[in-house]
Amino acid sequence: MKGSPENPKCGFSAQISQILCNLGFKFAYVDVIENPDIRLQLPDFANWPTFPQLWINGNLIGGCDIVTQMHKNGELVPLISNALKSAIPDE
Ligand SMILES: N[C@@H](CCC(=O)N[C@@H](CS)C(=O)NCC(=O)O)C(=O)O
Ligand code: FES
Repeated sequence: MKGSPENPKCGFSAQISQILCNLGFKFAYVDVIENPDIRLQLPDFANWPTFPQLWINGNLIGGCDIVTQMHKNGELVPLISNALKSAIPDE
C-alpha cells in the first residue's frame, strides 16, 4: 500500500485498509513509498500493475476494486476467515 493504515497516502490504499480494519482483521503492510525497490519490482512479480495489493498466504487477492467488490459480495470475510484457519493449525 501507499502509506500506512493509520496514515494512508492514497485514496485506494485508504479504502482497502479501512475495509480490513473495520472487519477487525489484523494485517501486515508494506509502504511502497518508503520501499521504492518493492514498488518497482512487485508489479512484475505479482503480474499486477498497481497498489494497493492484498496478499493472503502468498496469494494475490487483488487491488482496491476487487477487494471492495468482494466485500460487497460477502466473499471477503469467508476468504480471510478460511485463510486464518488454514494458517493457524488446531491445537
Ligand atoms: N483500480 C486500482 C486502483 C489502484 C491504482 O490505480 N493505483 C495506482 C495509483 S495509486 C498505482 O499504484 N500506480 C503505480 C504506482 O504508483 O506505483 C485498484 O483496484 O487497486
Ligand atoms: S497516489 Fe495518486 S491515485 Fe494513488
